[in-house]
Amino acid sequence: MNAALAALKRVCLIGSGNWGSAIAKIVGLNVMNQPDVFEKEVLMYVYEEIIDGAKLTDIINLEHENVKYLPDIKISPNVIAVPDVVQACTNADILIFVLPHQFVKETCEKMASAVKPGALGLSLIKGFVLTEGEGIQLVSNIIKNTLDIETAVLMGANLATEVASEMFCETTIACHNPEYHGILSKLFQTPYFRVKVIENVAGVEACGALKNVVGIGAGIVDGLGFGDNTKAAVIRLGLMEMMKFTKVFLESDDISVFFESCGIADLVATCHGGRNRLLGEAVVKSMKDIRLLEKEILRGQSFQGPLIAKEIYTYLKDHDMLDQYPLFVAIHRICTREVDPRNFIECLREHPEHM
Ligand SMILES: NC(=O)C1=CN([C@@H]2O[C@H](COP(=O)(O)OP(=O)(O)OC[C@H]3O[C@@H](n4cnc5c(N)ncnc54)[C@H](O)[C@@H]3O)[C@@H](O)[C@H]2O)C=CC1
Ligand SMILES: O=C(CO)COP(=O)(O)O
Repeated sequence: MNAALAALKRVCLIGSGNWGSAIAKIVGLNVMNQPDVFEKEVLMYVYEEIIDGAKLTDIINLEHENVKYLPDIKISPNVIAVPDVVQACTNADILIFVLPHQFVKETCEKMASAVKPGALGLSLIKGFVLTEGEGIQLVSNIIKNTLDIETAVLMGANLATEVASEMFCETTIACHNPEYHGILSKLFQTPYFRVKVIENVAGVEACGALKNVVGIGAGIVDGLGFGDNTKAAVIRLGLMEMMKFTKVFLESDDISVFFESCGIADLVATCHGGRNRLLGEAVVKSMKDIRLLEKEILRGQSFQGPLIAKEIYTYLKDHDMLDQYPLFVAIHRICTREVDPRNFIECLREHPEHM
């Protein structure tokens, strides 16, 4: 039997931002409440920073709250914040990755010699990894190949602050190996966080990454002062581009994932309440660079959408397919300030789905 299924399972968290902290609350309580399945202590890797003169790790360990990324929400005391990613992952059987995707490769490289053989990875990261000369890759493949571990994913309509406030939602876990389905449900399910486990890892992950780009489009129509009908058009055309891209990129005809929480539900949630929607609105109302807007609006959290738009754009350009994805392309060019956001409606009006 492999490490992730043997004896008591030790769980660690790699990441502690807005979503990382919300998930720490769930995982911390679930491992405490199932002492026959999980080890009680959960180490959480925190990218160290100083807040009002104190280390964020010390604040979390004293106050059991991530005061910067998820204020006013208590995390159970068995979740221990550590600034060293190698310490966090050593001896862990289940490694939960929840970092902005631009940091995943370098973080995995630091962990590579310390990860237990046979451990299970689980990525909650919504994005792709773009490597010079290699194009885009799934984050789960980066984790799997760098650490030589099986890697599952968890994606869904899961705005972190709502989950942390225990408002009901659904989520989708995907794992190739059905032997792990039971333990992953035990680790994440709560009365307010309903888990469904399926097997299409790549499909679930693609949904999670792509919807962040469409979320920016929804924000642009809000910023332009258009209404719900226009936003619905962005959601529909965005979904069509997401499905088409997934089919080409993954060489898969399985569209069933789009009807799970990771698909249409996450798309709708992000287009109404996500940080990427906020960015879309801001790029219309201000001419500031998006990195400056990120600092001003999110104060340390990050917008993943602009990076993902660039990753997709690079893929489409390399494959000579830019003209087939006008929504993705326009959103990328609006984020880089090459295109005026006021031209966005034109791209909806002339979309190939209408021809
Ligand atoms: N916030 C949300 O509502 C949800 C987010 N997600 C996804 O979860 C992933 C993580 O996002 P959040 O937890 O929201 O993060 P966040 O955007 O709140 O915070 C950024 C995090 O990055 C860390 N960081 C900064 N520089 C770093 C470095 N060089 N190396 C490592 N870490 C560094 C910061 O310490 C902080 O923890 C993303 O892929 C996001 O799309 C998924 C579902 C919901
Ligand atoms: O992924 C999310 C909700 O499921 C969060 O989306 P944002 O990053 O746009 O806030």
